[in-house]
Amino acid sequence: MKGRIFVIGLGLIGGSLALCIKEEHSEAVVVGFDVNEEQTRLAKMIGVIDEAAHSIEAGAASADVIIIATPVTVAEQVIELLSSLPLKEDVIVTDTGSTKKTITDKAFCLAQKGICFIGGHPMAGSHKSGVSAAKKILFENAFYLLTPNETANAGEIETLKMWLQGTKAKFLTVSPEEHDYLTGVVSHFPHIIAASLVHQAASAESSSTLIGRLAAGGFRDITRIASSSPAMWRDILLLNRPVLLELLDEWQQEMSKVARLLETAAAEEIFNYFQTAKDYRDGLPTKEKGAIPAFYDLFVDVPDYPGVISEITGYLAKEEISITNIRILETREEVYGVLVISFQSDEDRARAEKCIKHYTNFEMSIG
Ligand SMILES: NC(=O)c1ccc[n+]([C@@H]2O[C@H](COP(=O)([O-])OP(=O)(O)OC[C@H]3O[C@@H](n4cnc5c(N)ncnc54)[C@H](O)[C@@H]3O)[C@@H](O)[C@H]2O)c1
Ligand SMILES: O=C(O)C(=O)C[C@]1(C(=O)O)C=C[C@@H](O)C=C1
Repeated sequence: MKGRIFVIGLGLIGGSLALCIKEEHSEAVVVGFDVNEEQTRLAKMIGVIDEAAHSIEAGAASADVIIIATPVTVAEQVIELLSSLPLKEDVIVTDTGSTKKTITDKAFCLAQKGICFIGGHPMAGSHKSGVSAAKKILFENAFYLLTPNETANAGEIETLKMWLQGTKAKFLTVSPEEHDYLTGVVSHFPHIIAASLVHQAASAESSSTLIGRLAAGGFRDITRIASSSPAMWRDILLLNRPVLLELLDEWQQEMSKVARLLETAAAEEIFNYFQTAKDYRDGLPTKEKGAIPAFYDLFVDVPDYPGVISEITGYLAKEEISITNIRILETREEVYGVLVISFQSDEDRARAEKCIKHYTNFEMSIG
């Protein structure tokens, strides 16, 4: 498709969307603006955008699609600014914010001027920020939630989806309220819990310095997202307060229930608590990205002998399968360790599984 796409906020998400659009629509011109000049310069240098705009006003005037990929609180200010600018008559404005209710409410100022706004949220990401972390496969197989306002018509929604086709994401239209509840449960609230677990470990460290050294395996898995941008998560929490307060209340009740099971040493109920959680977790789709899992992990049971890791990476290198991360889950006295190898796509993981099976008899699972 031909047209000018203006991306405001050239970080992980804005940068990744720009790459997807450039890949799918070679005739389009992707223009970018970031308040951080260094990000804009880098985006242009590494080919994430075709042109840099020196201001929002300059980039917006000739745009066919405007994508706001700034922090959520800034997105509201940008919407306000856009509503005061002369824009193309049939421009489509969208955003990528992790919260939707207050942003879509704000966008009524655009609707009043006859400007189409379609709220958007690609439900995949990473704990990394900035344009240098942008990649075009970030949203593959992920859900891309859309919250169009009442004035957006079906044709405009289809046009936006066509522009975003290169994300290879699955589009789903929901109301802003439903969006904030769903993402509150599967994304925002887990980030609060991850941060709280890290705080608990950090304060326990004052009584034993061994804590930090032993905090491996499971602790690292469940707290990876605590390494995300604090500014981004501050803003998300501020814009989804009612939902998160309700979820915190439910969580506290849940923890009181666990405390009662422990106090009464209710073995069977404790077993059931873990069993029902395991059943639900094991039943979650593994092919879909979204809240869980964020990466394509392959778990390989490896015997503990020197050189076993380089042996496996050697097999993968031989078949030109690139890996994004590799780590060992701590095993202490057990003879076998678990090597966790992360890949960029499901396809790479499947190729790796086949390759390792060909050269070894190591047991593997995809978690
Ligand atoms: N990181 C994720 O996992 C993820 C996933 C989906 C959606 N989101 C949402 O997408 C948005 C962007 O997140 P990100 O991870 O790309 O963050 P990021 O920090 O990587 O990028 C945000 C960019 O916006 C720029 N910016 C800030 N104020 C600006 C302004 N006034 N004008 C222009 N640029 C401005 C920043 O300089 C930065 O480069 C957020 O609203 C976030 O909630 C994030
Ligand atoms: O994988 C991660 O690091 C993420 O936290 C990604 C994640 C999520 O919670 O799933 C974070 C926020 C976004 O709004 C969407 C995706």
